[in-house]
Amino acid sequence: MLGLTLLSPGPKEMPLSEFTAQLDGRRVETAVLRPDGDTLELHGLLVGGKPYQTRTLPGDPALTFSELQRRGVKVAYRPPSGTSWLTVLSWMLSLLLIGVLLYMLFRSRQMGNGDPAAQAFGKSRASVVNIDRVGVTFADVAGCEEAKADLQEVVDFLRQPDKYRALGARIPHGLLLVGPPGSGKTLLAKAVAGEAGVPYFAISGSDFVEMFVGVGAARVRDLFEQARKAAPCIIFMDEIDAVGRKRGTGMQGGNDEREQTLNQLLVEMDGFRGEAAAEGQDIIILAATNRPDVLDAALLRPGRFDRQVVVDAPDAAGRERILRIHSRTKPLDPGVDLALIARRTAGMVGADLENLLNEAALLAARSERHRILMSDIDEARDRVLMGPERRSLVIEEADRRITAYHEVGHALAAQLLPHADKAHKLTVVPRGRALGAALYTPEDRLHLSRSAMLDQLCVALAGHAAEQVAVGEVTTGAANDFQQATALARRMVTEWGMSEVGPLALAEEGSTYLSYGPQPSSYSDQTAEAIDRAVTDLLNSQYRRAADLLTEHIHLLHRLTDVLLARESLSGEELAVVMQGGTLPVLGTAPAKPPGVLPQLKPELA
Ligand SMILES: Nc1ncnc2c1ncn2[C@@H]1O[C@H](COP(=O)(O)OP(=O)(O)OP(=O)(O)O)[C@@H](O)[C@H]1O
Ligand SMILES: [Zn+2]
Repeated sequence: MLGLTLLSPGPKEMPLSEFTAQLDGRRVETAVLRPDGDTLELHGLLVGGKPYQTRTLPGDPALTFSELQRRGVKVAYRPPSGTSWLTVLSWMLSLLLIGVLLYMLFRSRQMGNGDPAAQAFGKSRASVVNIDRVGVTFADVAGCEEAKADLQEVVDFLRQPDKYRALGARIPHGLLLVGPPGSGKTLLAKAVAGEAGVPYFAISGSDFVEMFVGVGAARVRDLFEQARKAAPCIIFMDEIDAVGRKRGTGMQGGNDEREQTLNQLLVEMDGFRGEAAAEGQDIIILAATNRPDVLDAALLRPGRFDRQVVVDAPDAAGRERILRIHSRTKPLDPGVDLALIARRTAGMVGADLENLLNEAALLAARSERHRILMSDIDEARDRVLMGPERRSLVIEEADRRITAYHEVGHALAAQLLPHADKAHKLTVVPRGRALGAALYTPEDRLHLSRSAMLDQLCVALAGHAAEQVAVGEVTTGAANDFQQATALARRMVTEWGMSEVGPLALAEEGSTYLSYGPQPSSYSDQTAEAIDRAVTDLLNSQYRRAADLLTEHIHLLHRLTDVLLARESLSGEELAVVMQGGTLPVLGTAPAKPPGVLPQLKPELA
């Protein structure tokens, strides 16, 4: 017998539609009176022994508390059902079985054409297609001017097709947008539709690739059917490489589905050349990828995706224009210098920059300000790149000191070497996984010279060298520096002919996302050895150069490190002041600077 306590909520003659029960510390969820009328079955969960009010006692509304007691009803407890792992397992097994059965069903009908089941499947996903009259125009896209110029022609064709037809011109129906993630390929496709004022259908390659053979092909058919009805229009296919990979490569087996989908796509695209084009059904397909090198050659034939539009990561001027676009709706403080931010965000693409400004807006809101300051954007960039500050992290003084030497080593080398990008910020406030950081403002150059790259290698290795020179001990803090330096040195040797190995293109196939034409895919063992030797030589000699440079300027290394430790962070200007022997105003006594403006420190202060 279980120790059940029934606690009546009111008079004992009240109907037992509600009662409080406590059962050996278990919470009673529901109570059911067995049909035989003499056992009260309680279902419940374990809870800390608190009285618990159940809602109903189903079955007999006339049943009262005292009636229960009078009858001498026995109480049985049942643990809650449906939560035991056995139940879960049996559920999963039956689901799996259904899945396998369905799969076999579709497989047996895999030639799919006209198969009603597969077609219904294909149709049901037509909702992944968005048709809208898009509000996006070319004015919303920046930093990829050539791509915009290329696509302007498409817009023009959609606007006045007859002008082109009269001249017998064949307009490309398939264009491949090639570029790194987040560079604005989707945005450009929308802008083309927006500029031309035509509907826009979007689908991702991965939506086509399903487990069931025949479904992807059915979806392609359905998509083009819809598009034909809406023509003139734009179809945008993101991640085309998900369907368009070279046939007969990739994983073994399970490729039927992808191949059928790809074939269907080719069939649909070929349809454009014949009657469809004559009927004035103008459909332009823009497909996006960052791996054009893996695409099946059949996709790239004339009449299909025979034009590539490169949407590259933006340069500094492009980044500035993108920042302007995305700050249109954000109140910026007059002190915000978008050109400077653009220079300090090398490597970021449009999506990153949008995110950066959004983070800055959030920071401003958090400080209850109505304008975004330069410092918000600087902080946002540091956060995006390295994670939020971790001031609460307790760091031993010795660790802080060696971190400071490391960062000062980078910055000092950068300052001393003629072709290196200068540091604009040094910090020993830990962020994300880093204990400190040195941030550089890169010059925008179209070509990097060999001397500039050697200086860059030297700066990258100077952090580790500074630890060695100043402390005589090294830490694990340089792992990332080594990775970057090694990657750069390797490219110098294998891509840019900047070593004794010679003027050869030795990069591995597909090492860059923009690779046209065949690439040398293999070389001899001797060449491999020569490459390794050349890379090692470059790194070793630049490491020695960094160590020599820092030894020569050891007094500066110590001095800057002391200042950095005292102030936690240093700007590029402050760094220059200290390097020229000047002193910085004591913290807290500096004249209040206008918000958002970098400290006005003049080098001639000394
Ligand atoms: N060149 C740009 N100009 C203005 N905004 C941009 C640009 N590139 C990206 N953005 C912003 O970033 C967002 C995401 O970019 P988008 O989806 O177009 O990139 P994508 O190249 O298609 O990326 P993915 O390859 O990951 O699909 C855009 O909605 C836009 O707000
Ligand atoms: Zn470093």
